Amino acid sequence: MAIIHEQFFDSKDAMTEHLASILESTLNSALEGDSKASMLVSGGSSPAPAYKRLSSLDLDWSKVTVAMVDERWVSPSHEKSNEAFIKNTLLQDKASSAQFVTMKNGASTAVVGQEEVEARYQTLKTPFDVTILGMGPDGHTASLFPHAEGLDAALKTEQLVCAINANESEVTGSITERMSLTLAGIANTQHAILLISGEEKRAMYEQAKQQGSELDIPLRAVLGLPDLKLSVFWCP
Ligand SMILES: O=C(O)[C@H](O)[C@@H](O)[C@H](O)[C@H](O)COP(=O)(O)O
Repeated sequence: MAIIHEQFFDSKDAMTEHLASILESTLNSALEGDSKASMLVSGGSSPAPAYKRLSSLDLDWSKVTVAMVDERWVSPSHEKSNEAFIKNTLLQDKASSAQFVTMKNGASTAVVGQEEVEARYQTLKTPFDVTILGMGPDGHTASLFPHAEGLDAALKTEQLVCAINANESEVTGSITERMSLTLAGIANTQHAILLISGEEKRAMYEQAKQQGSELDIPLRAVLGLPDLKLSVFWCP
């Protein structure tokens, strides 16, 4: 089992405040002890305000590498691109000098592009200093979607990234082709932070803590990672 520390906040603002301060202290101490820091980031509405706050933080961003937890296989100019989202939120102001390692490349499909993305990710400082995860009401985290094509491989491989083709649903929308950190990639972090908002996702999180299939609820696989230091932050 992961070493889970749950914190429930009264509001999104309170969660943002706490997240921003944890990320600030994590990056500062990583840069004190080492010459570089690595932070793996997800898209989604939950972390966006903390990313914005972090962007004005006075630290040596040139020594920080920001990399994606997952990506839709769309052009970086697409409105649903997580890369664009991170550029527009986190990588502004002072944080614009951070190194940015993205997942989308020029390959025609995520499956074709996977090897090159894996090679990029192998150059990152590991274990990552911090990995920010979101989750969906279907129990997905990163792009590990229930019963997706590629999910089984993503849960078993030792590689850091894997191509995923999700089953289309209200949660995925029409863009089902993704690149994602694998379970091993998520495990390879000093500290993972899972952000959950709303009652529906809270109920799914509670369900994920019960025994059952990881293919039905991929978040279960993350909660089951031995010794993963996982903070779970929830707000209404
Ligand atoms: O890739 C996707 O389909 C979504 O971006 C998704 O993974 C999102 O990150 C989570 O559902 C958390 O979303 P919130 O941060 O908005 O709760």
